[in-house]
Amino acid sequence: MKEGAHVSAVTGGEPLLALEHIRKSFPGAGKGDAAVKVLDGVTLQVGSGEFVAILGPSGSGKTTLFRLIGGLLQPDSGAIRLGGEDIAGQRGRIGYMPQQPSLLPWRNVLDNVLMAAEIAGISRKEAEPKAREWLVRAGLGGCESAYPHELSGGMQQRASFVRALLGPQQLLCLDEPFGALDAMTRLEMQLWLGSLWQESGRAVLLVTHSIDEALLLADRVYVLSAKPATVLEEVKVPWPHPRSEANMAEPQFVRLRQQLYDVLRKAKEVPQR
Ligand SMILES: Nc1ncnc2c1ncn2[C@@H]1O[C@H](COP(=O)(O)OP(=O)(O)OP(=O)(O)O)[C@@H](O)[C@H]1O
Repeated sequence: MKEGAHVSAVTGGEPLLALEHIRKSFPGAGKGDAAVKVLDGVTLQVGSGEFVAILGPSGSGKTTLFRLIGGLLQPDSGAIRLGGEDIAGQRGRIGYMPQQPSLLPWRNVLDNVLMAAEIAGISRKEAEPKAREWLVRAGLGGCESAYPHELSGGMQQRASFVRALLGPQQLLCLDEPFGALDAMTRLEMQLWLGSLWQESGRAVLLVTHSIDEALLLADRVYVLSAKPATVLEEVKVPWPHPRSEANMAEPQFVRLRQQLYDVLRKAKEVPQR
């Protein structure tokens, strides 16, 4: 498969997640206003253990897509399958990490990360050793008893990712998880996420505004058009994992960055219907 070329989705076997021709509109704001068409036939896949990124202009419907995958919204038409099963409208089938860490301020770090297991009905006895082990891997060993306000933004996001990892879901949806961090912390966190994802064996679907973030982390990148969104481009990222800052200096990286930038610039030019 040619790097940077259009690719035809996941190769080999059934994808873990398959979105097929998803359409979604919202009612207009005022009485008599036309419906707002947000997604216009979005088709994409995520394979088991794969890291996939979605890039798109602001307001193109990326968060709406996650709300559909997470069962908070129903599509107007199209199918959402997880492991071949129709999951439209079903909650709790995916792990989710929002832009803000959303840790509960009255729970310490350990109790916060144990929440996903708690919700999934996994006993504390079973979940706690794994939680402690992942906190150490996340560089949060020694912080188990700390409360969220005692941690930096980056540390809170790490705890939030560990919480998502401790749930039983095979697919983790990350909605611009590093958008609120400064550039240095962000790069550190991206490299950290890349290595932890590899160890976890989970599939990740990441929404981001950053081309570099998508190229540094993902196996494949989808680019959405402006609303009503369709998939404009699907690009395979050629480097093996783990990746590093050095990848960003490679001519291939620079070429792919330009390619995605050009598609995104065109994406913004799509007239709004
Ligand atoms: N419940 C709703 N009712 C009406 N319109 C909505 C609703 N939810 C989202 N929208 C509209 O759908 C469009 C897409 O919103 P969404 O938040 O999914 O985009 P996004 O790509 O995640 O944006 P950003 O990149 O800025 O976070 C926006 O125009 C938004 O106003």
